[in-house]
Amino acid sequence: MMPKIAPSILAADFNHLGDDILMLNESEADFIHCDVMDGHFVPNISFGIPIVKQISEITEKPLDVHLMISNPDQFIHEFAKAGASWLTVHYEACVHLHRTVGAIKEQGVKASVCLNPHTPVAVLEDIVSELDMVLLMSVNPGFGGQKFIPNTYKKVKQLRTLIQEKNAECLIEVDGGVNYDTGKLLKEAGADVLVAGTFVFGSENPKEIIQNLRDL
Ligand SMILES: O=C(CO)[C@@H](O)[C@H](O)COP(=O)(O)O
Repeated sequence: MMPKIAPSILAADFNHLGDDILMLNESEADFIHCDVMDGHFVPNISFGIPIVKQISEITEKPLDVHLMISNPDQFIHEFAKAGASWLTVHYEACVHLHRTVGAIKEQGVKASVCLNPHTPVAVLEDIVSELDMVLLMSVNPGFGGQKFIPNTYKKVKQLRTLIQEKNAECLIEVDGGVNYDTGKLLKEAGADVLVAGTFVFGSENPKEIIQNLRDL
C-alpha cells in the first residue's frame, strides 16, 4: 500500500508560511504535520495554538498536530478548537495516558501516541487498541534535519506485530530523517505514514518530493 505523506511545516519558510500551506493544498500530501514544542519537554520552542488555527483556516488537508509538550492534557481542548484532526501526545509526557487518550477522543479528534527512540513498543500493549495512530520518532524530538536512527525499522515491525495481535486499527507513523532511502525501507517494514520536513521543504520542488515519497 502507498504510504501517506505528512510534510512537517517545521522546515517551511515562516516568512511565507501561507504560500507553503497553499502549495501543500495542491500537492499529494495526506496530512500537514505541525510540530508543537514547548522548550520544556524538548529543548526547543516552535509554535503553538494561534499558528495551528491560522493554518487550519487556509488548508484543505487534515492537521496532524504533534504535541512535544509537558502536560498535554491542559491544551487538548484548545488544539481541537484550533482545527487539529489528529492529536499526538508523547507516552513519556503522560502519567495517565489512558485518560489523555480518552480526552482527545471526547473532542472528536483522532488520538495518537508518540514514542521516543529509547522507548520500547511493548509499553503500548494495553493501549494500542484504543489508538488511531502511533508515531515512532526516528530522531530525538526537538529539531528538524537530524540523522535517521536505524533501530526504528525494527520498532515498526514490532508495532505491526502488536497491532495484528490485538486486532487494532491503528496507523503507524514515522517521523525524522525521512528521505527516499529511509522512506522505502520504512514502507517495507510496515509504516503507513511518513513525516518529512527537511527533505520536502529543502528541495526545489516539494510537490515532486511528496509525490515520489508516495510512490516509493
Ligand atoms: O518532530 C520532529 C522533530 O522533533 C520532526 O517532525 C522533524 O521536523 C522532522 O524533520 P526532518 O527530519 O524531516 O527534517
